[in-house]
Amino acid sequence: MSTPFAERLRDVARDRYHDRHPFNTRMHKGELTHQELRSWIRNRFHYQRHIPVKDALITAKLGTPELRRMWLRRIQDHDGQEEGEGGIERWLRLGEAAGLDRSLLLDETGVLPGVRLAVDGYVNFCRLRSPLEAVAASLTELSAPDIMRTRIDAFEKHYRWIDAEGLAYFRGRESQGRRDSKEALALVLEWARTEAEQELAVAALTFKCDVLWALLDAVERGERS
Ligand SMILES: O=C(O)c1cc(C(=O)O)c2c(n1)C(=O)C(=O)c1cc(C(=O)O)[nH]c1-2
Repeated sequence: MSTPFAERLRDVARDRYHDRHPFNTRMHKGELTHQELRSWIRNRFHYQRHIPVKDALITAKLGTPELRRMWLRRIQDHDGQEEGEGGIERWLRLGEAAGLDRSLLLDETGVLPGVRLAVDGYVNFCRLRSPLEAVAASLTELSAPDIMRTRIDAFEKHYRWIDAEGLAYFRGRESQGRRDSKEALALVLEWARTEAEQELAVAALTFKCDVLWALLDAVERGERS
């Protein structure tokens, strides 16, 4: 649905998105070193593994079986229905394809401080804010399918030392991100009726763009391990 409010949300998700961050620009142009790409994969795993945690916090705020079923599916997308499935497992395989043992990704002690703070900020935002704000924060996913495509193309072209099977996570997220953002946008448009509510939704989405940006700032600044 296209309303001025929906357009505003789309504008924020596009204009403040982390595809414009210098680290992503360099990634897409094929300019990252092996070490930089490995650091990104390792640190981004910290974000990945907390997505189902924040989705559990959101699910607990939803008032009907329909809404909880919808949101529970997101947790299943990441955690899988059983061992060896799901997005987190696929990200671990991406790490292995890049030469990183899964035990390294699973060990949180090496996560950069700025990445830890950005992820904590997002999880706590979803813990403490209203369902409207928590769902609106997920709307960065309006832009996620495009960045997945760009990333797959860049990896296939510039980072061929990473086995193509490792890209399964990104391939899966193209359609999942499209579906998730469509559902979340419909909820936000339904819930944000007053001007004040619409401002809260825009602020939540802006905050989330900043989370993704700050995470890359930390990775760009550098290695700790
Ligand atoms: O790699 C990315 O650029 C990227 C961005 C985003 C996003 O825009 O929030 C997500 C993801 N990936 C992702 O993989 C993912 O599972 C995801 C869940 C969410 C969310 O806020 O609920 N965003 C994202």
